[in-house]
Amino acid sequence: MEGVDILPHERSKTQFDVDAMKIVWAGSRHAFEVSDRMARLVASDPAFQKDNRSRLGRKELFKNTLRKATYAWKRILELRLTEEEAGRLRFFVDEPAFTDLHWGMFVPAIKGQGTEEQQQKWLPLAYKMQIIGCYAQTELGHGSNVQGLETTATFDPDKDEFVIHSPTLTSSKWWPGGLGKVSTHAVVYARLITNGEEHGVHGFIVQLRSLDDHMPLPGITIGDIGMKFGNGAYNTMDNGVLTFDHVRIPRNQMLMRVLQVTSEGKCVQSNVPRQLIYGTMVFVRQTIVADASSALSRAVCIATRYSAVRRQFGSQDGVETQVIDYKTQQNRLFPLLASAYAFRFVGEWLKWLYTDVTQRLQANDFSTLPEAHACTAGLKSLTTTATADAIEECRKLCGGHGYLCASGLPELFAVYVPACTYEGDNVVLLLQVARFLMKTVSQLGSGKKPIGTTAYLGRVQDLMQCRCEVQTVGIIYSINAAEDWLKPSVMLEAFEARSARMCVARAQNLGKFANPEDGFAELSADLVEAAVAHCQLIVVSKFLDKLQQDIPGNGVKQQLQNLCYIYALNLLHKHLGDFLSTGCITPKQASLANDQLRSLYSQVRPNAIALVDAFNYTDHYLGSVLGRYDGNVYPKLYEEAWKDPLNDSVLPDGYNEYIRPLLKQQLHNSRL
Ligand SMILES: CC/C=C\C/C=C\C/C=C\C/C=C\C/C=C\CCCC(=O)SCCNC(=O)CCNC(=O)[C@H](O)C(C)(C)COP(=O)(O)OP(=O)(O)OC[C@H]1O[C@@H](n2cnc3c(N)ncnc32)[C@H](O)[C@@H]1OP(=O)(O)O
Ligand SMILES: Cc1cc2nc3c(=O)[nH]c(=O)nc-3n(C[C@H](O)[C@H](O)[C@H](O)COP(=O)(O)OP(=O)(O)OC[C@H]3O[C@@H](n4cnc5c(N)ncnc54)[C@H](O)[C@@H]3O)c2cc1C
Repeated sequence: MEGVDILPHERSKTQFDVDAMKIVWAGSRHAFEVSDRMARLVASDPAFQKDNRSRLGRKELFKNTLRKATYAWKRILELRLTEEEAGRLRFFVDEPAFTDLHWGMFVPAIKGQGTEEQQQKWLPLAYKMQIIGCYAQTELGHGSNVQGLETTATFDPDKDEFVIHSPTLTSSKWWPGGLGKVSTHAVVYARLITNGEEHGVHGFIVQLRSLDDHMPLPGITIGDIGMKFGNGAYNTMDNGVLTFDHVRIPRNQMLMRVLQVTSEGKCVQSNVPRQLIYGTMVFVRQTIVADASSALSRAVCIATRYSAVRRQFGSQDGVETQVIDYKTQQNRLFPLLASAYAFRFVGEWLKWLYTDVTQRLQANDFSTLPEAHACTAGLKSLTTTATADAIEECRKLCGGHGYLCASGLPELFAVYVPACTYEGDNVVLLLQVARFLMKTVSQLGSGKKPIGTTAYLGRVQDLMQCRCEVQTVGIIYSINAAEDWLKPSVMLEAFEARSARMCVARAQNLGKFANPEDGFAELSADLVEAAVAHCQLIVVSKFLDKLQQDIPGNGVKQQLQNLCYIYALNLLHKHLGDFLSTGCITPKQASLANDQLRSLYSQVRPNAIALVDAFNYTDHYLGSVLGRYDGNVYPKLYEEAWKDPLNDSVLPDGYNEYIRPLLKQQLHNSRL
């Protein structure tokens, strides 16, 4: 069978309604229609062509991004796109740009931390892009430790101004995207000092460049921090360095929703908790979780289509085997496909949680903020780590051709992998989750009932008294055959018991230390494992919740069920040590889980291509010869190779200089 015949043949085997699944994936019919329209708009416009990025030098690459980002803005205005449509359009343009930080962090920071008056002044300018902003928090010396930032904002009551200053080299702002060459303004995070007293880190709106000639304003030094990992990749972004030499800004440019500074320099705390200063990070972490499923599904789409097209080794009748039919390939690929769906649904739920906490904050209810922080931090960490690893696994699943830029995977990896670091290093974020869990466990004894994602800890209070013998867990009686693993309550109980037992065991170990902070530091590696177990439980439980909903479309729910159990059983297999050592399951039940997993792979196999088609990605967005919708891989790969600049001429530059003298010299030597 020719390459172009394989994928249609695969599609003919589908056992579910792909169009209905497209709507489930998008979240709603409306979201699907918007996304579909924007994807086609971008794919059909030559201005958004992106297949030459890996061949461009830094300056060309950056200018190209400026062109695309400003053209995208022009189209957004011309077509009068809604905020949702504009967001999707930028998503499909698929090129990191200063606009991400302007819309994704600068605007949300003003919205979340600015007073009504400040929002009225700054937001209209930002919405029209009459000013362009970035988020300048991280410094050369400190990123994770926000309280350790060194930039100062000292109030001068005589002039009613703050003086923003970089006292040391390590206080230079370092990393903010859009800062290096584009932004006219920034929300700068600095230590507030009034009347000689420190009041912690706060955000300040600072103008950086002239709106007339774009030159840095007096006292401000700015530049780009240099090339980053990968050729094209994130080098479209001008991550920048910024120092201040006693730069003055009016008092009303401190974002004052949390704390007000009066003209006398008095600090007045509002009823809003201090942590709201970190609110922009909570918002962005939530969007990063939703984005993880996009990046992961893209890599999985490429690897799945290519695995169906690629044949390796013969079978009895002489037709070589599609590599997707190897159980080892399925065991590596299908859990990633399942994770893409799992992250999609947990991302949807997290968006709901974020919206809920935002509404509560507006009504002065701050009770769910710690949980929102723990969930966004933990899920950001879990999903980005898994996605970065998965993109690399997809490259390997595509064999040698995966290493070619034409596969789209090297660039995707290079663009994606910093997500494990930005918006909070993934280990640092898991430690935040661990703190939250340890606090929750320590309060169990006092009768405080945990709610939301930690409610399960309340249900296993027995564990606090160490009454955690294997027999107390119902799973032990419920699983006697492989199919028993397909019961939602059993799966949930297994993940809850594992996480609860890990949390309680860590809490008990912490209790052995005289100083809890010393204990936390000493046990931090174990604590991170408990945090991972808790986050995995959230993902599994939200996927199971999704299955409880009414899901229209022939066979759609069945496919989602298969994927949900593949996600959960694969985790169980990978973390078997946790499940066995906490006594949640027996070795025999673990073996049954594996049998069930293999059976699910067989059920997914005929639907694999349709399950990635349901992502509805255009070839433009995928940017991969291996992942083409038509499966016409080999002719296109061959064609692509000839586009490389090295093939512009038969003899390479340097032939006369290096190759010819070398060969002549060898000829001369052999004659000797
Ligand atoms: C139309 C729309 C168009 C488009 C775009 C849309 C979206 C795109 C979005 C964005 C663009 C996307 C990608 C761009 C790419 C990159 C962007 C990257 C940007 C950045 O990286 S910005 C810098 C991010 N920096 C960090 O994340 C730093 C990490 N560190 C921290 O967060 C914290 O300091 C800490 C969590 C490690 C805390 O450290 P600490 O122990 O010192 O804590 P504190 O003493 O300060 O506070 C302790 C107390 O507070 C609680 N806490 C901490 N953080 C939070 C929070 N965020 N919210 C609520 N509560 C918080 C903590 O739990 C403690 O509580 P306790 O009760 O006292 O225990
Ligand atoms: C592509 C990119 C874009 C970015 N964009 C922006 C931006 O727009 N604006 C902005 O302000 N910042 C931005 N950043 C900065 C980013 O937010 C920080 O780099 C990030 O928060 C990590 O902080 P760090 O660099 O200080 O890492 P570090 O904290 O120095 O981490 C180094 C190592 O130390 C470990 N570590 C640190 N603290 C602890 C601890 N307490 N316990 C155990 N281990 C620990 C970490 O796990 C890591 O392994 C960007 C970064 C990147 C890579």
